[in-house]
Amino acid sequence: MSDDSASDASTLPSDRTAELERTTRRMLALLGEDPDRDGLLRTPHRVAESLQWLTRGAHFEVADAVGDAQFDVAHDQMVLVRDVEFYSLCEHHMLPFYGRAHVAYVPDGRIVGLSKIARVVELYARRLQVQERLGEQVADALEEALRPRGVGVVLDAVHLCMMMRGVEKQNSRTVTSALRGEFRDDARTRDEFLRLAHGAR
Ligand SMILES: Nc1nc2c(ncn2[C@@H]2O[C@H](COP(=O)(O)OP(=O)(O)OP(=O)(O)O)[C@@H](O)[C@H]2O)c(=O)[nH]1
Ligand SMILES: [Zn+2]
Repeated sequence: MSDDSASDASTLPSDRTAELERTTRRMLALLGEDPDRDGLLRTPHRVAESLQWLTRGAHFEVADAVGDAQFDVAHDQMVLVRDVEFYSLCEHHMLPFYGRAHVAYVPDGRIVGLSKIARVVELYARRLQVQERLGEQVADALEEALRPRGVGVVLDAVHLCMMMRGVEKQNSRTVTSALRGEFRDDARTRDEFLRLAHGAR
């Protein structure tokens, strides 16, 4: 995903925008609003563009996020990128969940450009998701791209569907982890990672 494509909704498939606008207009009416009142006139268009932008990750592949930024380097210690903020949409209510990702791997002869780790998080966050799957997909993507000795992903997030509706709990955080290779099988690697990740906030 290049800088341009990551920030420019116009590069995404636009054939559904008009239909999304019509659907949003209908939704406004069903909610008892007048879609023709001044403040709502452009809302269907804004919502259509916004939703497409927020789910644009589904149109890209891991290769788009990582590109050629893989390098042969004989480093065999843990690389950890902490506090990668992410915003996603829960697939049950289409409400935001957001927080931080802590992503680590132990290379096996190949490292990746650091920003690409954040781009992989972005790729999988920008779609309808559940937190558990987001972590698993980030771990799988790095494992496939780098064939490292192991990968660890911890996500720490809040879910608006639990805060502003439903059970209405304002202070609960959800922490999930996805561990591969050494991070799953080697207690020392796992402990070091989880200690660093959980101490990050
Ligand atoms: N495991 C998991 N659950 C999630 C995630 N995001 C939202 N949920 C949950 O999905 C569940 C959907 O439950 P349902 O009973 O079908 O829906 P609901 O009646 O709106 O549930 P309430 O939120 O309890 O009012 C809720 O418990 C949400 O908290 C997520 O990322 N992971
Ligand atoms: Zn939800």
